[in-house]
Amino acid sequence: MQRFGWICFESPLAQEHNPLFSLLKNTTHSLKVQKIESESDDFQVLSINLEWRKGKANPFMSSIRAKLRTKAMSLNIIHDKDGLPKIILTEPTGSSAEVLLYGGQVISWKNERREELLFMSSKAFWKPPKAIRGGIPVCFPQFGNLGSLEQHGFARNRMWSLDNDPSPLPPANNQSSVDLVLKSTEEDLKTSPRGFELRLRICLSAGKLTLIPRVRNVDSKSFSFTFALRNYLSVSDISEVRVEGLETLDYLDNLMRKERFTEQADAITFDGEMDRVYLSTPTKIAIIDHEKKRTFELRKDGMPDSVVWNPWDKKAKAMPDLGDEDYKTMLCVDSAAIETPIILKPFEEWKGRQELSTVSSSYCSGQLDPRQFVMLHMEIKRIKKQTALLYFVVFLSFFAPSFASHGGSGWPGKSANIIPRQQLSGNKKLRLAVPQKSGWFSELVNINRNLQTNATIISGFCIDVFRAAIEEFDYQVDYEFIPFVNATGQCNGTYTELIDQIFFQNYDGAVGDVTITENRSLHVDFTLPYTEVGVGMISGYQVLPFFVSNSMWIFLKPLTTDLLLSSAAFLS
Ligand SMILES: O=P(O)(O)OC[C@H]1O[C@H](O)[C@H](O)[C@@H](O)[C@@H]1O
Repeated sequence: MQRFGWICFESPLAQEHNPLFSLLKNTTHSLKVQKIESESDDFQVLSINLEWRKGKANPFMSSIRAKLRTKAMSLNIIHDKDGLPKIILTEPTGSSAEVLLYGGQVISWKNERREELLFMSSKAFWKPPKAIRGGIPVCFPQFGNLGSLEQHGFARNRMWSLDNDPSPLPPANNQSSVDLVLKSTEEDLKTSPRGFELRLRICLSAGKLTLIPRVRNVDSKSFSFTFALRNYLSVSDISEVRVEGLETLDYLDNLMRKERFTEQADAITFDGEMDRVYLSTPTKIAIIDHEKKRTFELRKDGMPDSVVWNPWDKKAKAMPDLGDEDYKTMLCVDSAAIETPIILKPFEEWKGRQELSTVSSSYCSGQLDPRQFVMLHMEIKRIKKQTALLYFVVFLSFFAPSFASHGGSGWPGKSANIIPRQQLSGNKKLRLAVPQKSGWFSELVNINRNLQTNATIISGFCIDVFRAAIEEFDYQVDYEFIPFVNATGQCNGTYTELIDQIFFQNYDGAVGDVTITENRSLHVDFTLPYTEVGVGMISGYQVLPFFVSNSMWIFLKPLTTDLLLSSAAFLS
């Protein structure tokens, strides 16, 4: 059992009423444990020889009994049913993680409600030297087949040890973190001819699992490696999952001979096998599980790439350690350093970091996820300005069907640039981009191609509102709707790119459910959201048709008692 602790003296020598105490206070001392007298889960009682020194005077020797108190519960290494040693990490809110010495692999991470957050294959092999399919395997010193070593390197099928000297990290001295180490063997020096030390700190805290990998070159020659923490995330149904943060990035497609492409989708969704190495990814990626109403947030540092992998049905069937249906409930989103291998000079060290946490699904990349909310509307004629502003901002950042047009900056309704009459009338025909929806909220904008007549029909709530608004003008406005689609009929980029196209004057405006964000409104003007002046509110998603609630009072739920009372006061 590993012990960490500090010493509280039982010897009367160390007590303040002892005349020797003041004498000893400013001494230095060295200490040698003679024997462990007794031991319990929380304490060890030790016989200690102490040598006290003060200046140049002769040392003062003392033999005392000391009680060593473990600062927190000790790390427990237990053997699981397959005989593999594992460490269980726990923390006060009740979440837990299990870490195998084999592979240095996290194999379980449960939240405070004891729900498993990591995927583990129903047919995983639990026998070395096979890798274990699930949890968080460490791919080192090679990712995939990018080298002469076995697939994903050997770290995931080696027995690691507890690292008792994790310097320069402060010692992990509680039961919610563990330091592991894997050192190169003689054998490794033959196949991958460099000496290394791979360390991994795994820390569990409320709602968060942090992994800090470090690699030290202990050789006299440079050492180069690729690396990945492969996160097998547990998801409800892969078809309901969306990954945000990788849009517009370049990726190497492992299913297309590692060819380089640029991501076109607004967010990554899954309807078939995927095996991509996204390059130079942001430090934060969101994996949104709509069905479970859970969002994983992956934050990383020192690992610029991210692999997104799901084998889908055919490959799953061909994999002996993956259940035929398992692909539906897993998704790998890795923190990785692949495109540019890490090169360490002799005795240099590399350090990475990844934090996995879960947040409520209402959150995605800083905006609310429209699929999880129903927007309600309540008219309040007079309300404190501040409160109104607060709700207004919530409303805007949620979802604001809008017309965007170029030429100004500022929040809706505050634009200094009112589109001049001559710009809207005259000879100019406004070119208005209409985004292609990928299945959601097609009630708002819908681009339909009639295959027989080849005509494109553009319809939906936003279009109707736009037409109605234009009819209100007392002069003629010519316009045409232009679908913002690519050659394959899909949306020709993200909504931000659509806004950019307006800014670059490739369109005169856009009509659609473009979310108003601060960033976008720096480039274009937005209309006010299509509501009467009032307060927009959000409430948890109901299993009811869009915009319909089963309770007329549900709109009261997001309001605090205070706000309700003050609203009532202002309304009366
Ligand atoms: O089966 P494993 O060795 O764990 O690898 C799982 C997958 O990892 C990577 O994403 C590779 O590109 C795939 O080709 C491989 O199938």
